[in-house]
Amino acid sequence: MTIQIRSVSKHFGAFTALNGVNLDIAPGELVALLGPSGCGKTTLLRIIAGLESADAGSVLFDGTDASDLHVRERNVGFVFQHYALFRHMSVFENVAFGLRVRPRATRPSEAKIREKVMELLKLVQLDWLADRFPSQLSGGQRQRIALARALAVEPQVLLLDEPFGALDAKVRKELRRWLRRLHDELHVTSIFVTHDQEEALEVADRVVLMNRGQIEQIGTPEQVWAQPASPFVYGFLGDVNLFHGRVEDGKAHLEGFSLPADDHAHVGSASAVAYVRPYDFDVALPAPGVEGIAVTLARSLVVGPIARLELQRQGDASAGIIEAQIGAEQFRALGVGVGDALVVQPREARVFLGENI
Ligand SMILES: Nc1ncnc2c1ncn2[C@@H]1O[C@H](COP(=O)(O)OP(=O)(O)OP(=O)(O)O)[C@@H](O)[C@H]1O
Repeated sequence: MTIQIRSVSKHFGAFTALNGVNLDIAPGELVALLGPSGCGKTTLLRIIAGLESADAGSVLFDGTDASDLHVRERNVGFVFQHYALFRHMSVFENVAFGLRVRPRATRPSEAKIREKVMELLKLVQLDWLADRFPSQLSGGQRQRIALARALAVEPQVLLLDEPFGALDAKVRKELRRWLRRLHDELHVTSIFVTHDQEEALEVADRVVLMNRGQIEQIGTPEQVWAQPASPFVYGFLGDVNLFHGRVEDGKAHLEGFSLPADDHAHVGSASAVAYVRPYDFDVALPAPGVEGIAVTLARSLVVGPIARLELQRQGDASAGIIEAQIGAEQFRALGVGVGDALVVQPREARVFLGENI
């Protein structure tokens, strides 16, 4: 099933929740809608599902406008953050529900229902829990049952809204790997909403970054990570340090350092910002010939093989902290403690011109 979203807009009173969203999803793709709280992810998912209608634009399923199709006619399966299992029904009955409520003409026989439910429970690796009730399951198990229930009606599209949002970090991690494997087996066109960048990058074929009701970038996890299209995307995908300055004749002059700005080689003069990831700094002891930003070590935290450093610029107590990350071995070799002087030099920076800021 292909899904095409064409110029979809949605307002709640004077508030614009979605503003001209366009998105094409290929059959069998697993796409993540990623963005901060309130950016419109859930609203877009609900419009695709038919739970909400758009003010303008359309949603096409396999090329046919689905805007007027009722949610029941869209053949979509849902999994939401908060477990929506029926508490008074066993796991088996929860999964069987969608099949049992079908009109008599299309309802499978009892034997067929049993076969299908057990097959799905095996797929989510919980067939041994068929007779339990939802209250007797862990949070992760409940979400897997919710997924089995959504799949029971053989949806053409699977929509997941923060499916693992309520679970602890370790279970989340296990479940997202599991979801990826399951998707590789079933190939149901799937869209899942998350505000967790790690989750999106790890699970999805493509990531759609949303901000204030608009799409900022669409790309594979590698693309959005390596070539963020805007300062928003750069900042949203991981920790960054921000430096202000100017681009002059293809070179960026920032607070305390300069570097080539190859993307803006044609620019004569413009204000700019540069983003530097914590692991893209060289950190050294001050010495003649060592170039970079003079800083003082404000705090260090060594976790396994990595040392995270908080660095205060010298001579400017009001300037923000620079966060750098180097190998723990290298940090120990520097032999510095809090209050000692260091020099940091960005190896790599992403420069955006003023009009994008
Ligand atoms: N029924 C509604 N009435 C009024 N405003 C709404 C309604 N539904 C959503 N909104 C607003 O629209 C914006 C987008 O909401 P949406 O739920 O799509 O965001 P989201 O990106 O999914 O956020 P979150 O990650 O917090 O769930 C929010 O500012 C929200 O307050």
